[in-house]
This record gives sequence, C-alpha cells and structure tokens, in this order.
Amino acid sequence: MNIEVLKCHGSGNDFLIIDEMSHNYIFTEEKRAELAKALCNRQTELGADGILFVMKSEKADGRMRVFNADGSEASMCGNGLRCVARYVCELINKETALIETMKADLLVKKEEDIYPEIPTYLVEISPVLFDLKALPLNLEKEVLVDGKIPELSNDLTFTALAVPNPHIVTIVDEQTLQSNVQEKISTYVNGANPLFPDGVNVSFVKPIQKGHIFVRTYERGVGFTNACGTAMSASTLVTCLQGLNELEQSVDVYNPGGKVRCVVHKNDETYTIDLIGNATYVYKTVVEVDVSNPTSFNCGSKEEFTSEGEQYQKLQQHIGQFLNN
Ligand SMILES: N[C@@H](CCC[C@H](N)C(=O)O)C(=O)O
Repeated sequence: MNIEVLKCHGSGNDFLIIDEMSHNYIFTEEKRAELAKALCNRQTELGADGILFVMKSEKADGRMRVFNADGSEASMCGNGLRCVARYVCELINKETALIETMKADLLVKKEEDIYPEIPTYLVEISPVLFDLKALPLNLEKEVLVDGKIPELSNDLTFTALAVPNPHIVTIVDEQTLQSNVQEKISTYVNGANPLFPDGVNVSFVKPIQKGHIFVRTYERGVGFTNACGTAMSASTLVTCLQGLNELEQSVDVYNPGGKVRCVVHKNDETYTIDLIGNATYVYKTVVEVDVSNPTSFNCGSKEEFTSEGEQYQKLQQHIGQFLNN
C-alpha cells in the first residue's frame, strides 16, 4: 500500500506523521507498532524518533497516538503534539484545537513565533502526577521529590513524575552532564529491572541562570534524543519545585536540538505546563510498503520544506551564540 508521510520535528525531536483522519488506511495495532519499528529505523531513508498517527476523534478535533522507534506506544509526546497541533489546525483552518491523547484531551494553539518565521505552537502538558504508581516506580514510598534512588546513584537526587508519560529528572553540574552517568542509569532503567517495569525517560538538567536551563534526555523506546517535550516540561516543573525557577514565569529550555519555552501553572494542588516551541515540517513523501512485512519499503521523491529548514538553522545559530557566551 502507499502511505503519505510527513516528516516534521519539534526541537529536532523528529517524527513521521501518518494521517489516518483523511485517508482510509487500515492498520491493526500490531501493524502500527511494526510500521514504527521499520520506518523509524535510522539505517533507512526515513528514520525518526517516532510515528505520530493522527486519527479522528469522537470528542475533539483530532486524536494523536505516539509510537516510539522501538514500536512501544507512549501515552504522550510534547514535541510531537506541537507538530500534530500545527497539522490539525491547518487542516481545520483554526488557530486553536482540542487533541485527544491516550490519557487526556489537550488544548493546543498557534503562538507568536519563537523566532522569525518559525511556526510555533503552545500545547498543554497535563495531567501531572507524582504518585509513583503512575510511572510506575517500585519504591517503598508514595512520591519521590529530590530524593535518592540508591540503586541508580549514591550522589544524585531524582524527582519522579508522570506528565502523564513517566520521567525522572535530576539537576546536575557540567561535569556530570559530560560524563557517562546518564547513559549508564538510562540503559539500566530501560532494560529489565525491578524499579521501572515499563522503563522511564531520564533527564539531566543543568541550570544556566534564572529563567534558563539546559536539558538532555534519554528517551524510553528511543535512546538519547535531540529533545523531549514532556521531559523539558517535567524538568521545568522540577526546577520550580527546587527554587531555581518560578511558577507562572516563562523558562527558556535549551536542548541539543534547539529550545522551547515552558510555563508552569499551579491551581489548587494541580500543576499544568505550557510547552511552547517550533513545529517544523521537513518533507512530505509517499512510502510504498507491504504492511505485513514493512522492513523493506520504497520511499518516493521528497517534497522538501526548504525555507523552514533554513530558518530553523538560523535559530540554532542564535542558540549556539547564547550558549557559548
Ligand atoms: N519525545 C516525546 C516523548 C515520546 C514518548 C517517550 N519516549 C515515552 O515513551 O514516554 C516528547 O516530546 O515528549
């Protein structure tokens, strides 16, 4: 069968959008997982961190399902949701939309460009849960905020939260960021282990100055990524809890692929986070694939969004200058 694919990225976290809303593709659950493994493989012409399936929703303007590169399904994807936000808003010709995700219906809206001519969207990250059962994380306690997990490190302290996909976040210095500690911890918690039976996204956060942080994430189901939107949101909240940033204040979050802005809100005891950043299209193509054996596929010619790529490079240069000063 022929499948239209739109390659896009949020902060360099790249995805393939497959629109099941406008096309009559029929995929079983197993086939979606297999397509993700095959098309996201970086050894092929496509390659991506995940597939975003856009579907019809009974109660919202569209529905997003996220499959990681290893074929596992995630409950949420912040950078992906910005790309889906743009896709659905442009499809229905509106500036705001409601998108159904696995655990919540989330508001998305077009925002003022984060950098000239970079399509920018704000997406709501919610619900935020600290209950360790929500990750799950098997510890003899109910929550972990700035606490130790001796099996992972004698020195580092972690906060565990689900937004609603699972994250652990630790604040580190430059030396720890440059070491192999994050890789060691991440591969342990994402392999067979007694603590995180479903794996977890692991973020190391380096504060730069008030209102500015750097986040590097090892993503469950993917590995080290340029950026992870839910991780940057979770990390911003953790820096607020640890007094490094303020609630309701915009925080610039730098990552290996670019930057986003996050704002943490608190109503009663409930947190929500606004994640604001680029939704950049890279190319469109048509993939000819046998869905019962998707490992070998043919990719048609690519219609590139050249000017979007050029503009994004300018943003990256601008970020490089800031980080080197
Ligand atoms: N890149 C995403 C998160 C994708 C899902 C994650 N790997 C998981 O399994 O939870 C983001 O931008 O949030």
